[in-house]
Amino acid sequence: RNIQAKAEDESDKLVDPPKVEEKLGAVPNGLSTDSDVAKREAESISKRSLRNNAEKFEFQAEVSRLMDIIINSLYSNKDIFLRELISNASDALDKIRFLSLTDKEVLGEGDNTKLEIQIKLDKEKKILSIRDRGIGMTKEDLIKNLGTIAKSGTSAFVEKMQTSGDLNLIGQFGVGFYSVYLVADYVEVISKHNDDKQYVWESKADGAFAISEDTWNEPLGRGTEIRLHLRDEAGEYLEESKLKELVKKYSEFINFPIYIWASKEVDVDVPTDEDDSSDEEEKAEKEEETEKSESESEDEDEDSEKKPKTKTVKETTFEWELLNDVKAIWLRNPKEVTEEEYAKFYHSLVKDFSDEKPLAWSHFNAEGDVEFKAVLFVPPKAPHDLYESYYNTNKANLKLYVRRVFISDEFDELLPKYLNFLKGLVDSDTLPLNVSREMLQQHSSLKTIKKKLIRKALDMIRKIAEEDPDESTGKDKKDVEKFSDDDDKKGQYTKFWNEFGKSIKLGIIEDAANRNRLAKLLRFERYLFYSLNLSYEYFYFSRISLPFVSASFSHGVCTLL
Ligand SMILES: Nc1ncnc2c1ncn2[C@@H]1O[C@H](COP(=O)(O)OP(=O)(O)OP(=O)(O)O)[C@@H](O)[C@H]1O
Repeated sequence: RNIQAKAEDESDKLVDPPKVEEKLGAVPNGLSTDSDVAKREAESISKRSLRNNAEKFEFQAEVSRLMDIIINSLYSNKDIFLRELISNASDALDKIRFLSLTDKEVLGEGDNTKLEIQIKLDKEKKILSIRDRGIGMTKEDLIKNLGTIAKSGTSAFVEKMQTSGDLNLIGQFGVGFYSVYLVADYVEVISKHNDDKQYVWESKADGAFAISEDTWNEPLGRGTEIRLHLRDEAGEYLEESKLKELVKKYSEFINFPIYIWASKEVDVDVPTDEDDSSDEEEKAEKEEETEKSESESEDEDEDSEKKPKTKTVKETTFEWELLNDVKAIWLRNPKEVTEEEYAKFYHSLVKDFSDEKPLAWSHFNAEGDVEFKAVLFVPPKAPHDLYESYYNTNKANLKLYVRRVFISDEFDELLPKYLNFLKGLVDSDTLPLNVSREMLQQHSSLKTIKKKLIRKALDMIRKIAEEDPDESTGKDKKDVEKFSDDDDKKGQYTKFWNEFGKSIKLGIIEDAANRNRLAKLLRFERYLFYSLNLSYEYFYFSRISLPFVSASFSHGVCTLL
């Protein structure tokens, strides 16, 4: 209700401010030549007519700053916009599929039931469109989500951009949509939600956006189409081959089919036009044929007269071509998945497309009373806000699926807080599908899942140390030899410890059941910890009053942290 109220506040203030009208049609900053400017001004006149009756809004200040940075960015890897749009489309499809678990009607009929993503190009008009049949956005969603309510990540990302300039991180800050302005100077978002009419959101990233009820485009049925009017210098995104390459590279693990409207050259037989025989070559051919036919029998002559003459020509046809294999990686046998595939899967899961591989991963099937599949990853770096309000916010980093259907990425009951630096997913065969979050929280198998996940997670971390040659002591000479060639693993545990050591220490305080396992993961302060533990046991066995023991123990741990 808060968010809604805020949206209403914003929109009340911002509808039709006069200066916004002046800005419409303005040329985005950073475009170079005079002829460019003139051309764009001319274009904007036709686009302005589309906006005549539209409601105008100003972007929230932080969003505007973010867009300025993007549009003026010299960042060379502009490819990232496509994976952000595909990822948003996939999220929207997940949402409608989830709703359909309890209400089949939401999917509608015919093509609307197809949960897919489509990419289309219009080379002449220089438009690239990405369409999904996901949940769509109501008018209010469009206003809130695309401009007036800045997400918490917006200012963090703006700050980060000022120091690092690495736009690749945009998806991790929850502002991926705006990366469209790396390649487009005018963007339309056409959207249809089951609860509202079809609307068009449009903006030239000049501080304002406009929304109108869509009465001119083809009805979408349900879902969203993003139309990018590409900048002149972004012409490469009108090449099918480029888009296919990008989908393969970044969106391989999207769990919905991605199609491209692809052209294909086919050979077609068409009747030859008899009157077309004026040129010399064809005349010569004809003469040859006549000579031939004179020497052939009369029967053959009759046959050839009956057959219509045809020639083979190349024709361009279009069809939807599937670009990805939708078999989920976690359903495959872990032995058949390559290291590179795990690394790529990790990158698409966490929207981190840097070159750094995860420090470790664990892919397993739990069998027995509670069946589930899981893939866990230790990221190469701690996120910027890992310990921000550690006790007050519920952060979930595991995605929960039930029988291949995405349920939630906000379900924080799967791992304890101190392990919330891990990324990954759990796909349960035991949890029921048609249930609310509250019922899931109380489900009896959840405890078992959590217990197994913790064990597997701690094993995975222990293995980082075991495989790290730097961790071997004099006693493990054989191991040192075994790993001495393995440069990849060298120093990995120190790296882990530097990034996530604090989480292990918090685990020592919070997770009594696994304290011994966690103690083996401690570094540097290990001996201090042992002495604390010893003193704890000493106090305990000498039956000194318990409150005193726990107070002195917590004091000791606090000092240690
Ligand atoms: N194709 C779409 N269908 C429905 N809603 C969408 C679509 N694209 C964007 N949105 C809405 O706009 C919001 C903003 O998108 P943006 O990419 O900036 O961030 P995000 O997707 O929330 O972040 P993250 O990538 O971390 O999930 C989304 O949260 C979603 O509500």
